[in-house]
Amino acid sequence: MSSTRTLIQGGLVITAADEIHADVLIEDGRVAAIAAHGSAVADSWTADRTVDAANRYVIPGGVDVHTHMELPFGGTFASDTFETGTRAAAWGGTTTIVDFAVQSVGHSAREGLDAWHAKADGNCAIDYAFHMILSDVNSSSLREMDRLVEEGVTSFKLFMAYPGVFYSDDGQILRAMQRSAGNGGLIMMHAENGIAIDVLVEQALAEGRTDPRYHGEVRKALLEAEATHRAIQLARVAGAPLYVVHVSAEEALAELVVARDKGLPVFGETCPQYLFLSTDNLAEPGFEGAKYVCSTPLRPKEHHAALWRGLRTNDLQVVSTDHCPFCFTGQKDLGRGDFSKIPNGLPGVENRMDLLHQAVIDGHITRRRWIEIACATPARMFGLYPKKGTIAPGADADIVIYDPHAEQTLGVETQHMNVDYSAYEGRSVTGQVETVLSRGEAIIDRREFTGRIGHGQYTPRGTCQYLG
Ligand SMILES: NC(=O)NCCC(=O)O
Ligand SMILES: [Zn+2]
Ligand SMILES: [Zn+2]
Repeated sequence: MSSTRTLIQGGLVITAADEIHADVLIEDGRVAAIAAHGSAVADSWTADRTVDAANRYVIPGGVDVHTHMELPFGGTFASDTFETGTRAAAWGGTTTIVDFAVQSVGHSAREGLDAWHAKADGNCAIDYAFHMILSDVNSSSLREMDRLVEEGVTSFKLFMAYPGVFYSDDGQILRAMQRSAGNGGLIMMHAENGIAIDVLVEQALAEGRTDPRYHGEVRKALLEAEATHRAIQLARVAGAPLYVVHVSAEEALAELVVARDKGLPVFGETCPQYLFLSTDNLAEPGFEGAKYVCSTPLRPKEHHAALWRGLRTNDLQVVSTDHCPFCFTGQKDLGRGDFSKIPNGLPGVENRMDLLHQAVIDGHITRRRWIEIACATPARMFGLYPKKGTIAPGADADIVIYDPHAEQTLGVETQHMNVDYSAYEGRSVTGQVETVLSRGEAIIDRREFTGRIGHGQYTPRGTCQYLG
């Protein structure tokens, strides 16, 4: 579709702030105006194309700020390329991803960023941006951070886990936080005590505890909480804000709550797998549990209620996917007989909006909170708002027509992610993406992919705009 004026008529427009039966006029890829459905203003509009959204929701495209397309991990690569992963994201109602470029040990951040641009450039179906994983914090990469912030890579992930691969020690973490306090960057922390975890891994393997479920047992909730506490104190010393990624444990969330109650600029995300899956999945018979190996790990289902509460109270602000798929056959397989060799990560970029809509139906969150945690706040947190994450005059026309009544069953047969299993196989959810516009162009049209690889544009970001 290349019309310059599109009218979305008669839907319930939901943003983080409002719900209103309204028509949305799109001109040249941006939202031009919104007016109450049936009003004289809306009725006066003409367009090249009209989309009937009666009995549908009209919501901003999802903003997924945690994906790993083609991530090298454990001797293999995440199985979604930017092409397959962004197409799947579109199917799931996500119109922007922020993926992680990787600085590897012995190399500059610039080399990592250039490599990620080369992977993504011309290959994306939706708009994209980058964070930077710093695996080698030294005087030179600290200086590079300033330049990266200026050019729109405004957030840096550090790892307290994975010694010898991505790991930074406390001194490196403190220095990077001090640098970000000065340049406006946001430190994103993978908070797990990786040194202690490696001791427990070694002991488990020596005792013959090699099955996937031991991945969850050695990566203890207390070691997530301890690292979260330490990261918060280091950020306080540095005078820097902090965003803790993939929070999975109630004990880790409690550390965020304490910090936020003190008024500290400490933020947290969780992911659908920590809300819908559990250690029961890791303990599935045979080697099936490998499908659910990710870090932080899945927790006993008793943790779910605390995470939902955190999302309601705004102690957790964002739900992203940490999409990092590895095929069961040929990739997860690498860890048969040794859980520590199972590549870490789950597929999910296509499932997030639907699972969170199901959470609305189940009463965990409201409709507006759904949009807030999946669209608006991620965009604000990472300097993309209001271009992304809302429906308002001037915003990019990244809009999803969502059928809240459609019934669907998630599974490998119907998904579009490039992976040979679904972490949500057989799960019934109510609600489905019907049509998706990216900058005004229909990329999913009544459940047909009408997008184009190469349509997705690199989107440099501003600094964190989130104050809550
Ligand atoms: N989360 C995970 O298991 N894999 C991706 C890398 C990371 O986010 O730590
Ligand atoms: Zn991580
Ligand atoms: Zn991740």
